[in-house]
Amino acid sequence: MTAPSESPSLEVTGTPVSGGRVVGPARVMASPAPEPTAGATLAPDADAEAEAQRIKDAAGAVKASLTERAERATGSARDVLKATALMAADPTLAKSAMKLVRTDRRTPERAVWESAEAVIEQLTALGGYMAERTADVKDVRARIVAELRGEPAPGIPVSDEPFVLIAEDLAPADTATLDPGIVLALVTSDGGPQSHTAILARQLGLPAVVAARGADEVPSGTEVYVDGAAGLLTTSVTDERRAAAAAYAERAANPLTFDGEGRLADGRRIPLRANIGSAADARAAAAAKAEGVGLFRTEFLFLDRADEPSVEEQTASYAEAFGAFAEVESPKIVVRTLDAGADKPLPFLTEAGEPNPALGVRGYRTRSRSLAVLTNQLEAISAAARQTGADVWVMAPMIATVEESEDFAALCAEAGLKHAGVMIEVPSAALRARSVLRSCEFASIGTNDLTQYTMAADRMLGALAELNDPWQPGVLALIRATAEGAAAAATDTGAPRSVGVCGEAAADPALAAVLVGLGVDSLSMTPRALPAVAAVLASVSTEEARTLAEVALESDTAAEARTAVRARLPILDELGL
Ligand SMILES: C=C(OP(=O)(O)O)C(=O)O
Ligand SMILES: [Mg+2]
Repeated sequence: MTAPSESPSLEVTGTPVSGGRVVGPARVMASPAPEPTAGATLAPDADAEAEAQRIKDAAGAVKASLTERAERATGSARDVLKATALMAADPTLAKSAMKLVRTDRRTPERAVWESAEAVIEQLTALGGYMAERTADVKDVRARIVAELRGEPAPGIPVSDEPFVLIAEDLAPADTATLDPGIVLALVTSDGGPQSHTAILARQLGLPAVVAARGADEVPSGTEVYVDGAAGLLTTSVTDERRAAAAAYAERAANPLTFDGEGRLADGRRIPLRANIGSAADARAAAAAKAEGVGLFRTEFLFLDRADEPSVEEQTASYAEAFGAFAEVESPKIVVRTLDAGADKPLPFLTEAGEPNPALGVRGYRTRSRSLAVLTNQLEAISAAARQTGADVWVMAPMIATVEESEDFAALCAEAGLKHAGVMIEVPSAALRARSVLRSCEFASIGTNDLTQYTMAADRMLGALAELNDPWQPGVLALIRATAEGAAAAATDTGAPRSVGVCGEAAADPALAAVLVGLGVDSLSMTPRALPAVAAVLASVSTEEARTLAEVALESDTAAEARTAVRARLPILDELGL
């Protein structure tokens, strides 16, 4: 994990989330204010009223600074900053904190902390959208506490010079205001592959590493080298590393393009599709020449509402997305039925308070709570397919058993849907793919969840980021088992059984080649990843991809697998990936 002892240079590795190599000065973001000591009270001679007033002043100062930043910002950054400023100005938080100072003689810092904690608990109990707001409350709390202590406000350093941003993790207000023209790369000591930082970095195409413990020990101003794909941050900036960064900068200035057809060096076609969550995403995917959609996440329409959307509303929404590929005749679209629960709670379908939501009534299991929600959705998907003429394939999330697969295939047939499939996200389904794929005709491997369940490591937890890595040989073995099961099912049934990957793994160009070598026949990803994945696949033959898969499977660790495979793909260096 850390540092060569003879050398004064500092070297830290973490979990790679977005490729690219850069050299630049490090700027370390101030960590959020630590929790003030529990029970801290005012000195006996302190004036409680004056101390209470300091809270009001601090909240006012935070509001003013956020409002001023909002005025300088544009687009969604402006909206996020304004919303955070409004939260800072909300009198409820300040009032309850001031009351604690007056009545219990709490220190102002502690009083703000406790009052915010109460709000956070209430929001968490409400679940869903409200629970997501807790990050904003924590952000405002940290700002007010820093103001009370006379410390710099937590947040992205202000600079005119480009820099490598090092932070513990980023709050929503930070991610929204991050200027990709100034920030060269992101490295966080905390945060997992699903953290704000990771998601934002992938969207912006910024090199990024998360869970790089010790990164925040790099002194601000030090020149550092970051290799996003290798998960490396180092103060040892050699000539070779400068050259690698220059090659990356050149490629970034002349971005790769995707011509709309994924294939291997021997000409074998590997369709490259897009992951979408809305009609707007579908339009962006079509513009990026994606070969249709490999994962349409349908939760979006169901979030933040008390009841399920009507069949008519769903039909209109799906039809709009299916229609986005206007230039393609009968585009292939793989729709996933509702994947509620765990990170996507829905009040009408999932229950709050499960002790282990990731292992709870989520994904396909909500069928037992309400069959109608599922059959209504299938009816709407079927109607939208008829309206648009799209080649719609439907798959169920979190399938764990053969019975679930049979049940889903029957429900799809009843709804007039021709192609039913399963997501392989649970190890039991990977191991039993041959039987699971008797009734359903295709599989799409959700590597985000398959990794979480194979490694028994919560995908949201930064502390487990090393386990939560799809390069883990155990995960790769289950992907191979799925492909082998699908091939056997094809022989058993005399009908094709395709296996795609639609988790984040498909967007890693080196891993994409391994997946193909393991027997996967299509990939689906964020459209931004299409050009790099296509370029790397075009550099390997089927045989070479198989060898890469063997190399990865024979490795003992995820890091070893990644390094060994990358060393056999010279194109990664040539393209600065
Ligand atoms: C694609 C997947 O589904 P989601 O990320 O929506 O759970 C996955 O688990 O890999
Ligand atoms: Mg999943």
